[in-house]
Amino acid sequence: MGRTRRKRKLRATHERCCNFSLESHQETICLKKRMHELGWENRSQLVLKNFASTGRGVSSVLNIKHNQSLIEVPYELLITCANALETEVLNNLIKRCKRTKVQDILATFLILEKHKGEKSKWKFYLDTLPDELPFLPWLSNETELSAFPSHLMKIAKKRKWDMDVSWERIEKSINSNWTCFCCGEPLNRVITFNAFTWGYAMVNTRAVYIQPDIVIELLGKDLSSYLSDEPCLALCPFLDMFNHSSEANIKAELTCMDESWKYTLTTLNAYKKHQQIYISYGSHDNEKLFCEYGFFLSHNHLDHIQYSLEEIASIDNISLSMKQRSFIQSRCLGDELYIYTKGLSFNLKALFFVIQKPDIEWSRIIYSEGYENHDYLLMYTSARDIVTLRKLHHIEELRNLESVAISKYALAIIGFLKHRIHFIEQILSFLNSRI
Ligand SMILES: C[S@@+](CC[C@H](N)C(=O)[O-])C[C@H]1O[C@@H](n2cnc3c(N)ncnc32)[C@H](O)[C@@H]1O
Repeated sequence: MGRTRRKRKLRATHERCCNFSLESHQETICLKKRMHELGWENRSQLVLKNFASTGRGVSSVLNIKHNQSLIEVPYELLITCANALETEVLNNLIKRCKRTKVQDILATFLILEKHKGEKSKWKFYLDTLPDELPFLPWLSNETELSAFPSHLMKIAKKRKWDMDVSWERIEKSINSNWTCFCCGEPLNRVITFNAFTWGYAMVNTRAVYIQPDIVIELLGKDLSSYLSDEPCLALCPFLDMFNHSSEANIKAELTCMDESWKYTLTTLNAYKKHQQIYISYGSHDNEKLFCEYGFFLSHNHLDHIQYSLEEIASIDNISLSMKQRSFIQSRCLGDELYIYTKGLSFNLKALFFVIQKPDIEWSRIIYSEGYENHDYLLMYTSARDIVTLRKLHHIEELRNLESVAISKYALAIIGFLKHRIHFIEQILSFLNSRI
């Protein structure tokens, strides 16, 4: 290998595993320039960087204080349903495609704008979007889906089904005579299934929530005859570069400042300059993060193992009496049954107690958490049994998946399952320490 190639290879390896600035990249320069022209003031001096731990993300050249405004993006820079419906194609499309979803409209808008290339006024933003699909489990093919762990399979099939239904609705509404105004290409060759999948995944992983009443008020038009949901999603340039942390606390809102609307993020955490600044996408456990955003966190204090009442009852062939059933039902004790690294959820403790002590008056003890030591011992022992069983299931599922794994999606799921097994082992060691 020549010296130049060796140097290049070294640089590529370095870039892959180290933090480095993206400020000199053409996409970042164009994004920031256009946003400044349209009124964005980068008061917190945010910069884009590649971080070894998360990929592209945001930091600042200044220290960021607790309760400081991080970013204020003018409303005109947001891509909402309102912008999308200004385009003739989408306007015609939603009239034929009755009661579309906001996500479908934004996804189709992204495809059309991307297709326009240089002619798109959103090019500065589109160029910052990844071309590659994120690792969303529901983008796997049918063969892989059928080898998924059963719980993930159910979620993934439902999400895939949602997207397929959305695609069918859009596909059916494209008139075969419609052509693209910029190049004359038939629109059904521009809005293809692959393009829609990309747009849909972009909106899924990057859109923010905005108050729908404000969108409707600013648009001055009711969208309810076209939309089956509320216009509560928007794509927000630069703001969609922040990565998620379960430790981050953030206030996000559309606010009117000096007579103009802005989407603002205020951080309730402090950050040192050059450190990655995180936001929160919501109080999500790892399964939710993995299914909706295609990643999971190695330390997520919101992570837990979820159970259903039926699952718990079936493990020990428990048959509940009428009295137990009606108590559980009336107090909703069949919901929110989970175990995390520090213990059992309130409802799971209560459920075990009702199962293990069928003949006493439960309410007083449950609601004062007045359990005795031997009650806890029984609960933790039952918890250990169901957690061990879940671990064995996962080991079996991992073995199955490893025998069919071919795509990057399946490999991502293998990584997720391995992490899940490790997480279960942490829970087991907690339970063992209490028994
Ligand atoms: C809103 S975007 C954030 C910016 C994104 N990293 C980028 O380069 O465009 C959301 C996506 O970022 C990635 N992401 C967000 N938080 C992450 C984290 N803590 N670790 C790894 N990836 C993360 C996931 O791929 C997710 O779908």
